[in-house]
Amino acid sequence: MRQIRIVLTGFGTVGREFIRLIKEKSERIKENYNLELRLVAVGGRDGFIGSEEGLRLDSLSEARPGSQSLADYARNFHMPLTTRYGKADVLVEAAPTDVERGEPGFTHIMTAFRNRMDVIAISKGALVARYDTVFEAAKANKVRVKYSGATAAALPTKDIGEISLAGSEIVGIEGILNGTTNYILTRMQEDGLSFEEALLTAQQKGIAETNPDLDVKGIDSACKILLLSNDLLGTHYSLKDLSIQGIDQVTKEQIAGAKGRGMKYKLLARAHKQEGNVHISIAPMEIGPGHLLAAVDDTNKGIVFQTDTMGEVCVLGGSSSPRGAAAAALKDLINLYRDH
Ligand SMILES: NC(=O)C1=CN([C@@H]2O[C@H](COP(=O)(O)OP(=O)(O)OC[C@H]3O[C@@H](n4cnc5c(N)ncnc54)[C@H](OP(=O)(O)O)[C@@H]3O)[C@@H](O)[C@H]2O)C=CC1
Ligand SMILES: N[C@@H](CC=O)C(=O)O
Repeated sequence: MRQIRIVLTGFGTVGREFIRLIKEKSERIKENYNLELRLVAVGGRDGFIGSEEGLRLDSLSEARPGSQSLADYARNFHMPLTTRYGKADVLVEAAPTDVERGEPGFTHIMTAFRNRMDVIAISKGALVARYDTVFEAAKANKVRVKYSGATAAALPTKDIGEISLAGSEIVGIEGILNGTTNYILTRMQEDGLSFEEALLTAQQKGIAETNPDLDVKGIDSACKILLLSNDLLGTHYSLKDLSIQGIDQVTKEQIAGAKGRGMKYKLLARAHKQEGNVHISIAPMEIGPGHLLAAVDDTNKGIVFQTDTMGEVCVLGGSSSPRGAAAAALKDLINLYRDH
C-alpha cells in the first residue's frame, strides 16, 4: 500500500468538501488503487494545522468551512497554528482565485515545489497570472502539476484533450465552462428570475467564486479556456490576449427576445486556430436548438472539441458544485499516484 501525504490550502467550501470526499472514499481508494491517503496539514488565511499521523477527518468534515475552523481545531486538539508544514507528497490548492497577482495560490504552489511536492490546483489564479513561471518551476523541481479543478472541474476537459484526443490536432474548442452564469441565464429565461435573485441562489449553492464578479464578467470562463488553450493548442497567452465579455450587460428583454425566437442565451468560451494564430473570445450569444451545447442548462457545463481526425467530440454535464470540484481534485490525485 502506498501512502500519500496530502497538504490542503484553503479550508473553504471546496476544501472542506475535498476532506469529506477523502474520508468517504478512503476504503474504496485503498482497495481499487492501493493508495492510503493521509491529510497531514491544512492551511487557511492565518496558518496551518498539521499532524504527521494525519489530521482528524471526522472533525474537519463536520466543521464549518472557513479559516476560523482551523483555529478552532488547533485550540481543541492543543496544537499551534504554524507557518510551515512537515514532509508531504502533494499540495491540493483550494484558496481563493485572484487573477491579477495569482495569490495566495502562487506562494503556496512555489513552497510546495521547493519541498519537491506535486501540486493539484483547484484555484486558477496562479496558473492564469503566472503560467510560464509555474510550469518552469515545476520542471526545474522535477514535480508534476495537475489542474482539472481549474479547468471546469467535474466536466472532463483537459483529460479529454490530452488523452482521449491524443494524435488528433485540436483546431477549435467551444464551451459553456461556468456553472454560475449558465445557471443565471437559465433561470432568467425559464423562471423569469432577476439577475440578482439567480446570482444569490448560485452563491448559496457554493458555486460562485469568492468574488462573483469573476463569474458574471466572464473572467472565470476566460481562465478555463485560457488554460485549455495553453495546454492543448500550444499558446502562451495571458488574460490580456483574450476578448472577454460577461453576462452582466445581458437584459431580461434580450433573454425574452431570444426565447421568443426559439433560441437560448449562453456564455460561450471559444478558442479557434486560424492561419497559425489562436483567437480566444468569451461572450454571451444566442444559440439555436441544433447547437451541440443547446441542452446544457442550469449549473451544467459542456465542451466541444473540433479535431482534424475525430470530427467533433462533445462532453456535456459536469455540473458545477463544490463536491464536483473536490472530486476533480481527487481524480487528479488518483491519476498521479495509481500504478499505470
Ligand atoms: N466553488 C466551486 O464550485 C469551485 C471553486 N473552484 C476554485 O476553488 C477555490 C476555492 O473556492 P471556494 O471553496 O468556493 O472558495 P471559499 O471562498 O469558500 O474558500 C476559500 C478559502 O480559502 C481561505 N483563504 C484565504 N486566504 C488564504 C490563504 N492565504 N491561504 C490559505 N487559505 C486562504 C479562505 O479563508 P477565510 O475563511 O478566512 O475567508 C476560505 O476559507 C477558488 O480558487 C475557486 O476558483 C474551482 C472549481 C469549482
Ligand atoms: N465559479 C465556477 C466554479 C469553479 O470553477 C462556476 O460557476 O462554474
